Amino acid sequence: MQPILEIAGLTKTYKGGFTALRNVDLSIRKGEIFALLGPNGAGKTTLIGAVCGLVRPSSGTIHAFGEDMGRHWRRLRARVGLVPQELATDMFEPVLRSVNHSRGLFGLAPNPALIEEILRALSLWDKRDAQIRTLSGGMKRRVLIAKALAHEPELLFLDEPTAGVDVELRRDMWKQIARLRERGTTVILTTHYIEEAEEMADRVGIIRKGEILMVDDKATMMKRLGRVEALISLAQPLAGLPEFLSAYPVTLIEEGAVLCYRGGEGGVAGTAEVAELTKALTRAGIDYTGIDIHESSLEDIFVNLLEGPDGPSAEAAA
Ligand SMILES: Nc1ncnc2c1ncn2[C@@H]1O[C@H](COP(=O)(O)OP(=O)(O)OP(=O)(O)O)[C@@H](O)[C@H]1O
Repeated sequence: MQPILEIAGLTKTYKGGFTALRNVDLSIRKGEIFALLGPNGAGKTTLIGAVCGLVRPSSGTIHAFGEDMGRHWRRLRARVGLVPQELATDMFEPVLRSVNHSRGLFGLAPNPALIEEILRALSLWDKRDAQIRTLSGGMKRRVLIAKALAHEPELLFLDEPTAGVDVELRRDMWKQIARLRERGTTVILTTHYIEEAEEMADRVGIIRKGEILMVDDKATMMKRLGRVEALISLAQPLAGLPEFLSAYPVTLIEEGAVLCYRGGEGGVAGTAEVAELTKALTRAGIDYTGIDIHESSLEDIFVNLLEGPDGPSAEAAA
């Protein structure tokens, strides 16, 4: 099947000489949720900007819906939606007017029923007459989504949709995004959160310093990159690792006072293994006083991937 978006050889060098994207090739399938993962400054926003016309590429081509965006710009851009990180304008506008305006920008006839449906789905209908600046941060994000959906895009970009929002709203947003996919919208989201990619994405691309390091389906990527670290504080220090623990990826640290687990094929499997490990400890009569568990952040993963003593280098992984 023809990809809905095909980026080839895309490079962006900003005025002043900084190269934010280097020869990026990326192919997005119709109907998928694609997560672009990368640390701060990796080039995610620049990439989105290039597709949405906010950034002029230095070289390369972008085809959307099978046509060259450079040639059929206006027509193709109307089929693409963008949820930016922050709202730059419209702060004094009431929600409803602002969202209607977003639809009008693409030359579409007003569709009050559709706009009402979008606002209701995002729990914004009750706030439709409120000025945007009076809304909470989470509500403002919902307005950004409503504005991007107002012209019924087939391809939707979400730039860090859940950065800085609380867990509840994050889960809510994930549901909204899943609903969009059910309707056939293709979604490309950027994120720092591996958990977000894990929850949402069909495929994941990793970008670092303007280069795509790898693109893979989620399951494969999580298997390759996901790690859980658990620090289990022992009631009594151990002189050495007991035999029954040799099956687990654990080491003793802090003079035997802490059992450190690092492993898991993907975050979920790792968490389950830690649970199993604690049961094994209990069965062996080894008491512990606390567990500090966390899934590796993308940042950790990059450090491991690129600089870790035994991790593959970025080049080897690409
Ligand atoms: N207009 C600009 N002029 C010069 N450099 C820029 C410009 N916009 C972005 N950059 C630089 O390009 C690099 C990539 O920025 P970009 O915003 O695309 O990264 P990002 O992956 O979206 O990061 P974040 O997660 O922090 O939003 C950064 O080093 C940034 O400083």
